[in-house]
Amino acid sequence: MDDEPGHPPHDPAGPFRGDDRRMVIEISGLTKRYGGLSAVDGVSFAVDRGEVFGIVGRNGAGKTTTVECLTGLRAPDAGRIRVLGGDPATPAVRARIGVQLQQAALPDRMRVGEAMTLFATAYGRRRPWQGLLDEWGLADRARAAFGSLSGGQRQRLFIALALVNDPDLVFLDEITAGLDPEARQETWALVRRLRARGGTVVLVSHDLAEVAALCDRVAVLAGGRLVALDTPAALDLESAYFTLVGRE
Ligand SMILES: Nc1ncnc2c1ncn2[C@@H]1O[C@H](COP(=O)(O)OP(=O)(O)OP(=O)(O)O)[C@@H](O)[C@H]1O
Repeated sequence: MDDEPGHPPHDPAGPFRGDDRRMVIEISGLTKRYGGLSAVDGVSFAVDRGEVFGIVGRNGAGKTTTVECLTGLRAPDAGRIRVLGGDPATPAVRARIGVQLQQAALPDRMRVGEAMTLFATAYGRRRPWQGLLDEWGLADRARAAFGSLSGGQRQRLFIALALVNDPDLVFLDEITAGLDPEARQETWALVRRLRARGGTVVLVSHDLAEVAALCDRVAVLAGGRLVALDTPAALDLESAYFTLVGRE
């Protein structure tokens, strides 16, 4: 990856400050309320360039809301967010972010190549998508309908779609939910490949084994609050988790 590809020349939040250049995400006191409910309540953390950063927590913990604020889809009620040195709600920053779709997001009859063209066009095609399909083992599936793909192939397509704009930061949400063990292992290998390419990945998951296997550090959310943040090993994640978030 070259240095700051596509970095906006007139970043509204100003340039990186000194060492912040390696910081891809910086949030401080992030708060988002829905009516009287604090879905995210004063969360602070930073993600470095090249990290695979996990966000775990049970249903309703605030994971999706946090990611929606980080990708500029929701405006926080309080707190400070910097993504890739700027405000994620601005087109210049959003153009540098890749977001993986949820499973039901594509029509069964849409062909793989059509989906890639659609996404590439929406992003102004910063890179030709044929090479991406090749890279993610889907070159011979370009004319296949989405509905005919295996679970592993769908996941590879979702990752390829998330990379169509050559993003500097990728958000992956529940990437192995509903996959069989083989497709799950295959998907884990994809995340490791993203990391090896120098990408920064935020991985939202319910699966502690997955987070422990893939993530450099993990944030544990409970009731909208950050209750732990460390490497999976330092947290002793699997044994600490239920103490931290309580049982269902
Ligand atoms: N659009 C909304 N309007 C009102 N409440 C919402 C909205 N979105 C989320 N919430 C509530 O905010 C809280 C946090 O939800 P969020 O989806 O961020 O959690 P999550 O950790 O991603 O959960 P899940 O694992 O189920 O996706 C929950 O109590 C949820 O019901």
